[in-house]
Amino acid sequence: MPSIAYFGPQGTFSEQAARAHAGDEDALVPMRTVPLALAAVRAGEADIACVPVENSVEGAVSATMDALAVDEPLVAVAEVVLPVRFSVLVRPGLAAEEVRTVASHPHALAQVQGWLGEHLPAASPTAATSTAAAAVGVLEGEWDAAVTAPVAASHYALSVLATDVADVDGAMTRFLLLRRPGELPAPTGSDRTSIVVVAAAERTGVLAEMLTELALRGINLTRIESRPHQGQLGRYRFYLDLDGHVVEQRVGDALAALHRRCQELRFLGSYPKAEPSLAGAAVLTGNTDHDYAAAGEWLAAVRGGSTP
Ligand SMILES: O=C(O)C(=O)C[C@]1(C(=O)O)C=C[C@@H](O)C=C1
Repeated sequence: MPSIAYFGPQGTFSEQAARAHAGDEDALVPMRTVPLALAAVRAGEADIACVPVENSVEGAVSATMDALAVDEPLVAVAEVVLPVRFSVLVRPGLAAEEVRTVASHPHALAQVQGWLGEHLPAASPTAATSTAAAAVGVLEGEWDAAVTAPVAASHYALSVLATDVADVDGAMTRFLLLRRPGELPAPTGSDRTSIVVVAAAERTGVLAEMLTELALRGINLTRIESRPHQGQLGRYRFYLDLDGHVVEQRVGDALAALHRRCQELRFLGSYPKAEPSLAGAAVLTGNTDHDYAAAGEWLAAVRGGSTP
């Protein structure tokens, strides 16, 4: 029975994302932090980890990015995108005017700060490890209110003070499902490839060189983020998401070129995009697998002594 370690405890958005991916037989195992969910897969204690990677309002989830760049490599095999609207849960019997502390994951607090200022102006926001951990903290008397995923209300004996809370309409969080390296998911024609690279900081134009390798092959870059490398100023890891699958010629060729140019290159997976609405730009003429095959045949012929 495959097991999915998710960023928990029960009732997080990450659990919802894991359920969206899981089959009936899969066992879901809550882990306290993102690094612990990934560590469970690295140690073989779980088959898949489900963790948040980016939110359309607050951006990258740095705990996930940092943990994916170190230790044994893991590769994404799927992504899930969830709409994000929150509920506010309080200890039963507590009125809004009595709420003095409100806890949640920092990403969640940032997405409802306008609402909190308007509806709970006397409450101080406090960071919890996750939205559901905040609900547990309210149950245990640590905080008065928690900003949670709507499903948390069915897991914890708390009162619902508000639902459908979000400062930005249409906010979404993207989650990755990661496992130990193995067989890659088959290409679907609407795939994403994720990598993390470290380039020599002292080499002028190195980032432009890397992006040129992609642009010349007609590869659409959908995301680029940087994070400090091992706590050093001036040295960064770049996280790149691109349209396409590593088995496609142009993508494989570009990754091989980046491997030549970069000090470190880690493959984080080629996996189907969550929604057709996230489909990327069309592959331009000259960059299709057919074009690569034809060019390869021509080159082989020239090297073989004929000039077709
Ligand atoms: O705490 C949770 O429920 C999570 O799954 C984490 C997380 C995040 O990291 O962005 C997921 C979705 C929301 O944007 C808020 C929190």
